[in-house]
Amino acid sequence: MANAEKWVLTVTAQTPTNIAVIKYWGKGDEDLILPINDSISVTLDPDHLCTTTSVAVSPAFTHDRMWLNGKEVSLSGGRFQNCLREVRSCANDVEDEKEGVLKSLKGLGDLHVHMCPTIDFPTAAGLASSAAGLACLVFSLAKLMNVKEDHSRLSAIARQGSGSACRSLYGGFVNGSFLKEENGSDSIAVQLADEKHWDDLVIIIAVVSSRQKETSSTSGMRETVETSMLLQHRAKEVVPERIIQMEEAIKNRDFPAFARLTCADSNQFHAVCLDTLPPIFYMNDTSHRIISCVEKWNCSEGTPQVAYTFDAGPKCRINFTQTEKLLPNFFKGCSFHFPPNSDTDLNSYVIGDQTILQDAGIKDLKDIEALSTPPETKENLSAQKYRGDVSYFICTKPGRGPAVVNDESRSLINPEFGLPK
Ligand SMILES: Nc1ncnc2c1ncn2[C@@H]1O[C@H](COP(=O)(O)OP(=O)(O)OP(=O)(O)O)[C@@H](O)[C@H]1O
Ligand SMILES: C[C@@](O)(CCOP(=O)(O)OP(=O)(O)O)CC(=O)O
Repeated sequence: MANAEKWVLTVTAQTPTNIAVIKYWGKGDEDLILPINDSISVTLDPDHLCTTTSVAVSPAFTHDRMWLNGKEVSLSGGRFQNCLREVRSCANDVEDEKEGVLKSLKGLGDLHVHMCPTIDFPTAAGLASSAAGLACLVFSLAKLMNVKEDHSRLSAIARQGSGSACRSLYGGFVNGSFLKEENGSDSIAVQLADEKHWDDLVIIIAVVSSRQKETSSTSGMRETVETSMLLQHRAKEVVPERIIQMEEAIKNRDFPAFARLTCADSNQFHAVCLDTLPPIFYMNDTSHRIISCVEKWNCSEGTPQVAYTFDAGPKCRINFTQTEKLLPNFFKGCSFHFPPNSDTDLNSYVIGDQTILQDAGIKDLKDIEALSTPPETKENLSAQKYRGDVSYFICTKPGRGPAVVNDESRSLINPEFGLPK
């Protein structure tokens, strides 16, 4: 092979995950992944939770290959193929000034790609890894192939990998909009506000211990579409109005309205899961106890200070606005009811932004054991402790969208051979 044909071009990118505050649940078209209703999400700070993907293209590669977390996986799935085909169709040539070579990528001809996605957060947390993962794959491939189209086009491609992935193309607050045109060309994500818009919003993820095997979102929502009448009512009558109200709440940084809508939508999502035949149970006893704690807290404060939301599993995302400086007390309440097992150290009990520990005056595990009963529980809730039921908390905030990683030492692909390092 001539030297000019030996080149390997690589790109590494990082993409955040997101949490839906108005849920997407149900597809109108399974192949194109067209959601039956709009959804709204908050993108999480990639410094705390993100996926990193390195991709490479070279005339030397013989076929498309992917190594997920270092292990080679099959690319036969329609979702990966659809994303690859769509990104390829937007490819442009790359002029490498340093090497003086024109890397002919347009249409990609016989060129193949190698992809190395990794998830940078504990997979045991079961946090929408497909959302960040598929968005990162599409974003990094688009950068590799010198795609000129904007993020809205990339969001429509990522949606064909996973419905929730379209929202991870943007930072801040994002609407993942549903099908209006028959071919789904208008089913794209739109940024409502960037991450700086509401920078005192705190997000705490309670990773609930669970041994239960969960129904995947893909098969769960298919069964709901086939069997739940409540879902039709939700998609047609409830969500459109809620989307308008949620956009207004975000625009005005109106936390009580944001909290009311977030909790109501999470509850309705789990209600449609229960309305599915056979019913799907994503929450467990710990999830229900967290809801109870949040409701008691909000009731004792007189106005919603905390919002909860649960996706397709028992772990909880708690949203909190710091304006009232109530966060440390709320966190003390959480640690009182859900203290860690004795073999856990503080650094693995709270990850992400650990300043919450200092603010709550917690320096070591003894401080958690010494916490007194939270005032809002004294009246009518038992002061019972559920040790180990929350494995750990992740404390984070709204964050930015995808970004290219320029530091070559962080690439997951060997630049000479285009194989995983
Ligand atoms: N970083 C990634 N890059 C590429 N594909 C990924 C990545 N992470 C996950 N996936 C793909 O998404 C699939 C679903 O992953 P996982 O079950 O962890 O996602 P999830 O979003 O938590 O679940 P669900 O889709 O049920 O909500 C995996 O089987 C894998 O094919
Ligand atoms: C409950 C949810 O998290 C469902 C996410 O579903 P996925 O995007 O994982 O499903 P597929 O489109 O089949 O890949 C709600 C949401 O994120 O909007």
